[in-house]
Amino acid sequence: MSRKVVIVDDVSIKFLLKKERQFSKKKITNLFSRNNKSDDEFWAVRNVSFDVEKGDRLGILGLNGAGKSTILKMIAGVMKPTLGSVKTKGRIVPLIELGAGFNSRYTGRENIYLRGAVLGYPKEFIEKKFDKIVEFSELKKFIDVPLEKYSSGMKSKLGFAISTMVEPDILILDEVLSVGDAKFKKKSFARMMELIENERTTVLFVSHSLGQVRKLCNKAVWMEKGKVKMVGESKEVCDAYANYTASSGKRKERRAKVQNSGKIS
Ligand SMILES: Nc1ncnc2c1ncn2[C@@H]1O[C@H](COP(=O)(O)OP(=O)(O)OP(=O)(O)O)[C@@H](O)[C@H]1O
Repeated sequence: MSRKVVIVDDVSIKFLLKKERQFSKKKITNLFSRNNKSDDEFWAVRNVSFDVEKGDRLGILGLNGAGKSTILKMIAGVMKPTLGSVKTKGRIVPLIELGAGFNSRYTGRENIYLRGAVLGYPKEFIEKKFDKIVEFSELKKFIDVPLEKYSSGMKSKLGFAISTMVEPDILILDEVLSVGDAKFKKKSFARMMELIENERTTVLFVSHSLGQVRKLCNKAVWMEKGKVKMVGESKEVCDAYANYTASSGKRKERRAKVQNSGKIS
């Protein structure tokens, strides 16, 4: 695998979109037929390939529903591709869904150990990191309170603190730099820069903020409707994506003007 720590090779994933069953005569006939295909198949990601090298910071860009989070989930091993393969090297720490990997009945303290164990870190390692995690999360006062009493912002802070303080080989972040208050956002960004500068951590990062991708990432993938539209140097991909979103914004504006010009005010 050389310096490559993530290889996404011709990956596709299919979901079945469950539909509400209405017991019409046709549906009942379908239920009894052998070829009952009343659920629609939906390919959320199709034939996606890219590599990530050690120390890379890869930004994943794209409009809503483009398949960005699904790709991250397949790399994190949370979802299995229907076709193709994902290979990874090193310990992966995913921070994908708010509260994922936490048990809401346990306290903040217990959840730090729980999450550490789930990620495969020994108890002694988490003990060493514990104070730093609590300090970064700004949750000292609440650390022995069950998580069900935490706000969503508090849970995000704890999740971010754990994920970035354990110094993962591969850190996977989905939109997490947009959580918390302004002060915490600034601190999170600085922590990301620290991780990036030591080049031991490879970062895969989904964001709707082109500014963040430009600052943090050296490579980028632009996804569109489940496929890779462009992959390469972050600057080039960000420029192309910015042009695309600006021109599609202008097209929408023009369409709205044409539609409105026919309206009676
Ligand atoms: N478990 C699932 N079952 C069915 N469809 C799914 C499932 N997970 C994702 N999808 C669909 O797959 C597509 C891609 O979703 P995904 O969350 O990866 O997009 P995204 O690019 O991360 O979007 P956003 O920017 O809005 O978060 C969407 O159309 C979504 O509805």
